[in-house]
Amino acid sequence: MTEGQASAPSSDLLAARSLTCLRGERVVFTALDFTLPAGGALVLVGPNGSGKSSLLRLLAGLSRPFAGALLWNGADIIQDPDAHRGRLRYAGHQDAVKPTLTALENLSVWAGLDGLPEPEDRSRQALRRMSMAHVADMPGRYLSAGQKKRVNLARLALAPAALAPLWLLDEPATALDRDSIDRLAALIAAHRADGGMVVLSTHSELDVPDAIMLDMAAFGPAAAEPAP
Ligand SMILES: Nc1ncnc2c1ncn2[C@@H]1O[C@H](COP(=O)(O)OP(=O)(O)OP(=O)(O)O)[C@@H](O)[C@H]1O
Repeated sequence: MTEGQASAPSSDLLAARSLTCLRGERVVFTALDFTLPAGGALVLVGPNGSGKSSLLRLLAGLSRPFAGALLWNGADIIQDPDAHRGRLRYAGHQDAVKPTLTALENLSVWAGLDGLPEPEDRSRQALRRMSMAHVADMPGRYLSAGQKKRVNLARLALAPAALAPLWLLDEPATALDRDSIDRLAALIAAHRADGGMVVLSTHSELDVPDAIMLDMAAFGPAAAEPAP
């Protein structure tokens, strides 16, 4: 367990039950089920368009399932959207780095918005964990694509797992070099060791030990059709 951090309650459990996702009136996936315990990792794989981002958006509460339910400790997440938003951290494709603020200021603002104590200190520490201390004072607009991605990922390290146990990461390894991918893997491992959970999509090499693999193609409409 990371120093100074309490473990998340061991009862934390995320589950999908008979989930159907519709986008543009077309079924993306249907009859999707999974269960993810505290400390667990779920890796979404599958071809382009199979619904990895769509599932992450449902999990983040950014859209609603057409049918079925997403449960946190047995309760539907739509019953208390604020509580659900508070417990998760979502890193999507959009880059959230403000161009006029330095890397450190970006993180400090996020830490402040999350109500975390000592936002600057914890931001410096988070930057160090993603090997970004050397660009702490650089404005966001001068950061490379990979550096911006690393600042976004450093945000995950701001809050302890007990406060924000659920990480939702949409292709987090994209644009990262080998060292950054290893650091991300270490960040995820430390979060899980503290009782946190992670759901991520990936097309690339990211080592997530003991992850549950979910092949989205198995839940697409084509999966229900008989082979020609
Ligand atoms: N805003 C939208 N309106 C309508 N359809 C959409 C919208 N966004 C995505 N889709 C469709 O939903 C399906 C699933 O898309 P999604 O982005 O979830 O797939 P993905 O598995 O994440 O793909 P990729 O591997 O390319 O990132 C696709 O067929 C896509 O065209």
